[in-house]
Amino acid sequence: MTEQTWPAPAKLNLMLHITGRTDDGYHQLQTVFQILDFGDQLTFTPIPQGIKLTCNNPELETDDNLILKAVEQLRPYAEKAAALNGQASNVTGWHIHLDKRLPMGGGVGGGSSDCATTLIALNQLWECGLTTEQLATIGVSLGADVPVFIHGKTGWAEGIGEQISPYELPELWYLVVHPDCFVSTAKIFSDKALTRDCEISKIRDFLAQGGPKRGLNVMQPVVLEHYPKVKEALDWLIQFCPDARMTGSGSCLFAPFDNEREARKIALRCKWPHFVARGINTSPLIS
Ligand SMILES: C[C@@](CO)(OP(=O)(O)O)[C@H](O)COP(=O)(O)OP(=O)(O)OC[C@H]1O[C@@H](n2ccc(N)nc2=O)[C@H](O)[C@@H]1O
Ligand SMILES: Nc1ncnc2c1ncn2[C@@H]1O[C@H](COP(=O)(O)OP(=O)(O)O)[C@@H](O)[C@H]1O
Repeated sequence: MTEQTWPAPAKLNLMLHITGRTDDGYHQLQTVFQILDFGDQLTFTPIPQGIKLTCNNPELETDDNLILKAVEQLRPYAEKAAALNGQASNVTGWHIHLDKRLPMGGGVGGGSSDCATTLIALNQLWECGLTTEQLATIGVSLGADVPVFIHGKTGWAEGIGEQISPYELPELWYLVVHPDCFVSTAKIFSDKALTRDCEISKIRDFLAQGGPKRGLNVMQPVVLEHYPKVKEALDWLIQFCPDARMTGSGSCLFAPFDNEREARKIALRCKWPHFVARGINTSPLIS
């Protein structure tokens, strides 16, 4: 086996409503996930045994990295597959290098996407034979956002974000701005001021209200209240695109454009870290 590089794309939440809570305190969401053609990259290189994780950001070389959590979840299936193939429990070792390109704590799902890519890649490399549904079930135990990256489709999501109905949206261009601050997802979900009683809606309501160009994110007012840096960046972006808004629990903001040229023109004037990406209906991970 030789070295292989796998993509871990970003996502945006084009809208995000909270309709209630589950018994274990998680929030029931209705959201539109938009997969982007930009993200992290994971390179898998065979080594005699074990797993070694390196990253261009050494802070991420820890046992808490979702990549290593994904490895641990898959290992029992790999050992079983190796035993069935007559290799005792001697599974191939892999050096995984994470090329971190996505902002962290930005609401673009980088950690979840790295986790999903690891599950899909090692399921193949270790010949575990798990189905997409089985991988998504393992994924949701590691993070509510992991399943959308396993399924790899833009679409409507409910439940805690794990029940996904693919839906083909116009593949617009997005300027994504990172106001250089980390927002804790758990902190925003636990804020008293968060609206948790949105009316149940359908994707047709989202489409009727302007589709990818418009959408309400109920987490946005809470984040703007606590993080002035996010508000400052949103105020700037709104001058060029009145429908600019926040993704997930922030801190990233995005503005949709019909073409790349428009998005890049505004990007040239942006003083915060940012990237321009195209919305795509199918993740490069599964296509
Ligand atoms: C808000 C969203 C929108 O896509 O994205 P991000 O801003 O994180 O990218 C997600 O729901 C985040 O998913 P993810 O980041 O995987 O969350 P988890 O690790 O499972 O949970 C982090 C924290 O958020 C809370 N949480 C998460 C999802 C959910 N539906 N309800 C919750 O209450 C959990 O209680 C936990 O304290
Ligand atoms: N592979 C990873 N990439 C990024 N963050 C990770 C990863 N594994 C674990 N984390 C942890 O997850 C948190 C943020 O996750 P991230 O996916 O960047 O945020 P968000 O879900 O807001 O986009 C950070 O606290 C970070 O330490």
